[in-house]
Amino acid sequence: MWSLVVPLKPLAVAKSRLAEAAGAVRPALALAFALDTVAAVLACGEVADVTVVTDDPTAGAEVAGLGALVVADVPAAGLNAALRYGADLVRQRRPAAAVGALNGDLPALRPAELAEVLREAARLPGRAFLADTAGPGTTLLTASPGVALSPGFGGASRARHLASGAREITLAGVASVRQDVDTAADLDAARALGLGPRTALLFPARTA
Ligand SMILES: Nc1nc2c(ncn2[C@@H]2O[C@H](COP(=O)(O)OP(=O)(O)OP(=O)(O)O)[C@@H](O)[C@H]2O)c(=O)[nH]1
Ligand SMILES: C=C(OP(=O)(O)O)C(=O)O
Repeated sequence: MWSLVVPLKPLAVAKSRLAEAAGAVRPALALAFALDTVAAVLACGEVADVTVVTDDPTAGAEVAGLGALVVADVPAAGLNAALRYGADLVRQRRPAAAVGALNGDLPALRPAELAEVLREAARLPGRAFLADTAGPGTTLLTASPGVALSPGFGGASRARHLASGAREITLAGVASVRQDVDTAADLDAARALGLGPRTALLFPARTA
């Protein structure tokens, strides 16, 4: 069983690349992405618990309501520091935990696909990762019990994770775990896969 860490920027500054497409809805959209992601993770049979690292009070309260553990971010230290901190807290609580870091912007995430990816990660010793749909990025990084997570997220993180010795998960048929949403085109792609209920409420399917 996995302990996953989901990082979440304050909603007011999250998803800046969607500013033009989303307008005033952007913070609500960032929250909906996070809630759909966390709800799908909590519904995954391979997951024991979810720790959300965030300084956002609204997002923190909402993900806690879903059943996530919530911890405050490391001040002004960025994404990888947040993930290291979250993973350290998991290991303090569950020293033999298998730990993973999952992006909080996967609004089409399906629990069964995440389960498939985590089962594959469990077969790979050490660290493993899943590349994003676009290719250069990463949506999930895992570490076996006793292995440090050593996250290298941001920008061209697929190459960084490979260079650091992590094994790439090459499973087909897990598009919902790869589909992070940074741009309006990503949102269209996520909609085609099937959005989670909270994101779908904000962006109902186009009928024309
Ligand atoms: N806790 C925490 N989470 C972060 C931080 N930076 C990014 N994240 C989260 O990391 C995940 C991937 O980040 P990005 O895809 O770059 O998301 P973003 O920073 O909101 O998007 P842009 O503003 O468009 O770069 C998302 O779940 C973000 O909320 C950080 O400094 N702290
Ligand atoms: C943080 C990452 O995502 P993004 O490209 O969405 O910023 C990453 O892929 O490492």
